[in-house]
Amino acid sequence: MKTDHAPSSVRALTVHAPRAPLSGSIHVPGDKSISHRALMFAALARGTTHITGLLEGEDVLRTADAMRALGADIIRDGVGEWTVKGCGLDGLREPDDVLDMGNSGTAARLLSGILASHGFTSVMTGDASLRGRPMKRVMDPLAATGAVFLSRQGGRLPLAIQGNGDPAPLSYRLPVASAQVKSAVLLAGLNAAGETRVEEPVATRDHTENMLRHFGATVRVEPMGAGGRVITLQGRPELVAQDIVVPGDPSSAAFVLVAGLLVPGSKVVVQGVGLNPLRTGLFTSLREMGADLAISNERVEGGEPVGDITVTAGALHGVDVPATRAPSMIDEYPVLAVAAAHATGQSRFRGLEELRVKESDRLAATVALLEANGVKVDVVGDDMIVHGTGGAIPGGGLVRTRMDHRLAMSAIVMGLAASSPVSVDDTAFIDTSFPGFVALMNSIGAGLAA
Ligand SMILES: O=C(O)C1=C[C@@H](OP(=O)(O)O)[C@@H](O)[C@H](O)C1
Ligand SMILES: C=C(OP(=O)(O)O)C(=O)O
Repeated sequence: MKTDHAPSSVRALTVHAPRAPLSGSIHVPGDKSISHRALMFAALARGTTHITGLLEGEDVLRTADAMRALGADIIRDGVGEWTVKGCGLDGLREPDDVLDMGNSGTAARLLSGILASHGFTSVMTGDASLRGRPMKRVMDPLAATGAVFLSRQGGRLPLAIQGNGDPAPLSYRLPVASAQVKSAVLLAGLNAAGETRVEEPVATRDHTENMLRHFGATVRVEPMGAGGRVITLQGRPELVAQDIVVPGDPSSAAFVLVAGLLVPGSKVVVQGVGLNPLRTGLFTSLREMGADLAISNERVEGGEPVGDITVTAGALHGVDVPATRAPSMIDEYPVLAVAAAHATGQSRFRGLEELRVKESDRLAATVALLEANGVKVDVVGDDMIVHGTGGAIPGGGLVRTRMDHRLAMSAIVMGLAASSPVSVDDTAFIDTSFPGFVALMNSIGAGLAA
């Protein structure tokens, strides 16, 4: 399945510190995790779902294409406004071509749970980044439902899946803290007779559980140990179409907020940001560094807590981020490292092993981003130690973004706060999660070359 949702040409950028503070009040695009799930659950439900605020990034457009190929009728009505006519739980059909999930781990891993639990055969692939990422973490539990997987060596895409339309319900303890693996198991459990049970030793983002309930499934969540959870899903529910309002993505807001903290004199408001407590570890960490982040207008929209965040620039100091916080800020470490580089004193981020299997090896890539720009950084085991420059990041480096949107945006934020310009080899992959990022930053005064 060839689509046009892929960065087609390289977009290099050189970032200079702006002459004036950043200021303004903006919205960031819709939450990526919730947008993928909205399309998938709407396609599995009976009836018509209207989605408002859907992220129209390339990753989510891949999910839309895949659900269409499986039989759902998905229409874009306007900016962020989408209508999905679902097929019902047993109504998906065999896709007649390879499903290309582009750059998106979430799309590939969640979809594998759906494909494994339907009685047809499908093949999934992705771009060079996604083809390098581990799929065994979903293949292993899903194989126990009776599905058969054939992958490249090491459990890499392309992946052929012979699904089982009468899957066995799983009882599975997550060996890695991954909301994607949890969600794949729960999605397969939808078609299984009986109860599917997932134990997670550390709680991960719970958008799947929330949305399952929203569509009418019975889901029980109980605490387990120190910070863990047990999730139980009753199989074969009647999923009924529901309207969905997608909040602004806190992982996207992160870049705007850190830029606002680091560019002297700045004051920026980001409106309508999702504040699900399993996503807000970055805000906790920034506050521990002394950041002035004020939350106002807190409300619940579409079942998720939302608020407006006002950031005021100011000096930061080093922080020690515990490993237990990692799942609630897993995608935010590259930009937190930029904040730590600007801070006074040393920061330590603990337990970052999962960063090695993202769109790039983000541990190595973040180290390279800092070192190329004159910041000292050490890796000790799975911990990263950043030696802060006290507001004087030298800059002047060339950053290789390795098909990784978060690195590209982190490099841009670093350039806005560095003494010499920062060059970024390719910003095109930003479109996977944050289309319009450069224009939005320019609307608050970043002065990036368009
Ligand atoms: O479930 C999700 O929507 C996501 C879970 C996280 O991945 P892992 O489950 O691999 O930690 C995160 O990094 C990704 O951006 C989105
Ligand atoms: C890791 C990420 O996404 P995914 O796993 O969906 O590719 C991310 O957006 O930072």
